[in-house]
Amino acid sequence: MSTVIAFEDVWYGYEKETPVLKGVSLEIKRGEFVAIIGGNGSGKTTLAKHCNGLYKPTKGRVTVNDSDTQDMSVARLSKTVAYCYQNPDHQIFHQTVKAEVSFGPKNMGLPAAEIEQVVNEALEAVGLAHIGDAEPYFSSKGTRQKIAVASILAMRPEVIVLDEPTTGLDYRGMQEMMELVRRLHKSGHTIIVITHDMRLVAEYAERVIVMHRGKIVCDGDPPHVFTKPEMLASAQVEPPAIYRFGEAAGFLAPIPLTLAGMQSMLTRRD
Ligand SMILES: Nc1ncnc2c1ncn2[C@@H]1O[C@H](COP(=O)(O)OP(=O)(O)OP(=O)(O)O)[C@@H](O)[C@H]1O
Repeated sequence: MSTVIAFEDVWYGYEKETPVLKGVSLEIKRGEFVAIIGGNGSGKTTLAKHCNGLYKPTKGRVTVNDSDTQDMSVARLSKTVAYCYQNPDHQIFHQTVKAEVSFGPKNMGLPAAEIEQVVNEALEAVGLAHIGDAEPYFSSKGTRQKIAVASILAMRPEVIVLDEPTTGLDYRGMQEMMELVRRLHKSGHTIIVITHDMRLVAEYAERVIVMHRGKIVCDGDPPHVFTKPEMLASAQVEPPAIYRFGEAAGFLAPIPLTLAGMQSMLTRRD
């Protein structure tokens, strides 16, 4: 798999003397589904905002498709890497859903017929084709979150960064959002999700990056990451229930969150 985003010894601080990212090196491969986890204030959002140039490193460099983000505008980078804010209301400011979703492609200077096409496709993808003329502010949080996702989809980015996409959603809204993200991944997008929801990480992510105090302290697939209780505790991360259950039951090997994994757990005698 080729690399789409690379961090090379990236340092970043909001204030000069207090770095928030401390030498982060990382490669995101095309087509990956990556979750970034870690305690509050560990630097997840700061790292994610480097992916599309919202922040530029104080030291080190970030490249997107081999181009240094330092030399590129956010507008240009957004065509490749879209960032979906934790609070959809930070992103929504038009009177109708269609106007909202059209904003990005209009800014990109697409012709009217193409705008119509990409907007319809994006609304279709998130299941909101029927509410194009509705006012976003009167929609539920889950729907506003989907409108925000549609808005970035309409720009046809390669990589989608979702900052806490399920926060504030009820169980159904959460499932719908993650199924949508899964569909986007299956359709070829590279996905980076920042979340505190470990069940979602265990269920959906292929790769998990654990942040602690501005550094990456673990990077691997969910079974690799979630069977390191000491590392997780020091990073203030509680593993998903299925891994805690496995540990309590004395399993040495990781138990993936699959029906087969659960069956083997329940039937195992030794
Ligand atoms: N705009 C800002 N100005 C100054 N400091 C900031 C700013 N944004 C974040 N910080 C600080 O940078 C550190 C990392 O914040 P960041 O939001 O990246 O962490 P996080 O892991 O995403 O946290 P959370 O899970 O709580 O969202 C924190 O100490 C935070 O207080």
